[in-house]
Amino acid sequence: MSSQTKIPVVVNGATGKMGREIVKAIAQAEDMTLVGAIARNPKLIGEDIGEVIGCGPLEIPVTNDLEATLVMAQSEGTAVMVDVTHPDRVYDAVRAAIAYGIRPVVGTTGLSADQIQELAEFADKASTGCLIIPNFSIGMVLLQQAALQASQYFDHVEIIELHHNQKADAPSGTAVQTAQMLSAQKDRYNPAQVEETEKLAGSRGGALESGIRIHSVRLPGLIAHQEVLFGAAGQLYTLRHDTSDRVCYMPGVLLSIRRVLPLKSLLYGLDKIL
Ligand SMILES: NC(=O)C1=CN([C@@H]2O[C@H](COP(=O)(O)OP(=O)(O)OC[C@H]3O[C@@H](n4cnc5c(N)ncnc54)[C@H](OP(=O)(O)O)[C@@H]3O)[C@@H](O)[C@H]2O)C=CC1
Ligand SMILES: O=C(O)C1=N[C@H](C(=O)O)C[C@H](O)C1
Repeated sequence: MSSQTKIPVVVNGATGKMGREIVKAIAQAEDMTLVGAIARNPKLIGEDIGEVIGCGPLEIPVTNDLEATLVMAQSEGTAVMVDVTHPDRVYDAVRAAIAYGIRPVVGTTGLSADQIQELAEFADKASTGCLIIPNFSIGMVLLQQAALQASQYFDHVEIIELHHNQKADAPSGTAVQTAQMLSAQKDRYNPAQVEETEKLAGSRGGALESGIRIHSVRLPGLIAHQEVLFGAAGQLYTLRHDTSDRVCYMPGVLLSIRRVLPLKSLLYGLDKIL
């Protein structure tokens, strides 16, 4: 495929745990070309990528100049920006990308409901596609579908999410999305059985208006894991997803880059583009 027909992609957060994996995946994708890599601290990356794609030593320069990178990407045709940065950074970066006509694929979690709504309105106004994907793995989409099915039969459910201790936001974006999906099925879960007292603040987790509770665990040794536990008299139905390598997210990332191009508005969740 000639470089002119390849999708130009910018990775914001290119030096991070997800960013490095995404840069590698783009380097291996025949229909994509990396045109920009951004992080807070500029440096060279790519030493491991040359070997993977069999082109010898490679050095990709990472800049901290978002604006200049977006301007450059704009000149390359219809471009995509994958954002895997930080909850404090993502909103402004995504707005800037849309303003330059660059299609954002947002993996960064921690955006508030209001921020997502504002970005959706901005993308609509600009007729520019934008994907917000709290979890790029197919396993999580399947878990969520099974959870939706179970919610027809169970009124009691709690979510436990477990992550590495470098994670900035809690609860995880995936847990919030899962709880919101379940809440859309039923107004009220977990009707009170007794009057509860929390002797240690937070020990019952955080509750959505629907009554679904989310518990967050942070430990070294973990990557990303989620359990959805449904309870009823005499039985427990547990759904669990475990990530053992961030490579599991890459098919979803590449699919999102391809699917965001023709969109004219914002979509939320990998299930919307499968
Ligand atoms: N949707 C999904 O499937 C997944 C989503 N995630 C999400 O992706 C995000 C990144 O995760 P992860 O890779 O583990 O994080 P890391 O901390 O490993 O990487 C973050 C990257 O963003 C950059 N960055 C951080 N803060 C800023 C800032 N204020 N301005 C500009 N760049 C910044 C960092 O650059 P520097 O090092 O120079 O500061 C680094 O390149 C998180 O929100 C996480 O929840 C993670 C896994 C899967
Ligand atoms: O920070 C992470 O690692 C992850 N973040 C996403 C989230 O908050 O849901 C996706 C996955 O759980 C990994």
